Amino acid sequence: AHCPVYTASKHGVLGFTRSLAEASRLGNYGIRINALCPSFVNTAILDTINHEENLGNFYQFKDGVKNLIKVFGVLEPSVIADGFVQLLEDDSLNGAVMKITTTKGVHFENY
Ligand SMILES: NC(=O)c1ccc[n+]([C@@H]2O[C@H](COP(=O)([O-])OP(=O)(O)OC[C@H]3O[C@@H](n4cnc5c(N)ncnc54)[C@H](O)[C@@H]3O)[C@@H](O)[C@H]2O)c1
Ligand SMILES: CCCCC[C@H](O)/C=C/C=C\C/C=C\C/C=C\CCCC(=O)O
Repeated sequence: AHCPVYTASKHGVLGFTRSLAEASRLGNYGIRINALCPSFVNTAILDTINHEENLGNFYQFKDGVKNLIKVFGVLEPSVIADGFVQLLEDDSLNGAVMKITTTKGVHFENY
């Protein structure tokens, strides 16, 4: 919430996804467009939190992020892969926003 450009970019991706999905449906593009939004995942990107050169001004918030990771936990990449396969296999999904968290697992945000 305290990183406005990051937050705006995430909202932008969802708006882009949903609008493009509708354009694809109306224009018979023959492709589906969905978004997959995980919470923290066990990949190399999490280590960037320890490097001031990666975070710049946001380095001051690193302890807050570490606390969020401690509270909410970290997902294994295989869980994200399973969600991705579900998006691939379910032909009814277009413009969907799949969220994956440690507390709720795979679920969808409905607008
Ligand atoms: N890991 C998480 O906790 C998490 C959570 C939510 C969303 N995400 C998002 O998932 C995506 C993948 O992240 P990840 O966790 O797999 O990170 P990662 O650091 O493991 O992988 C990122 C990959 O992107 C590549 N890359 C970086 N810049 C590039 C460029 N300009 N052109 C081509 N490739 C480039 C890197 O070489 C690396 O292989 C990112 O957009 C990240 O923001 C990650
Ligand atoms: C320095 C770490 C870089 C990772 C950036 C990447 O976009 C990761 C984002 C991961 C989660 C989003 C951040 C905060 C959300 C906080 C908690 C998630 C709630 C999970 C739940 O409800 O169980």
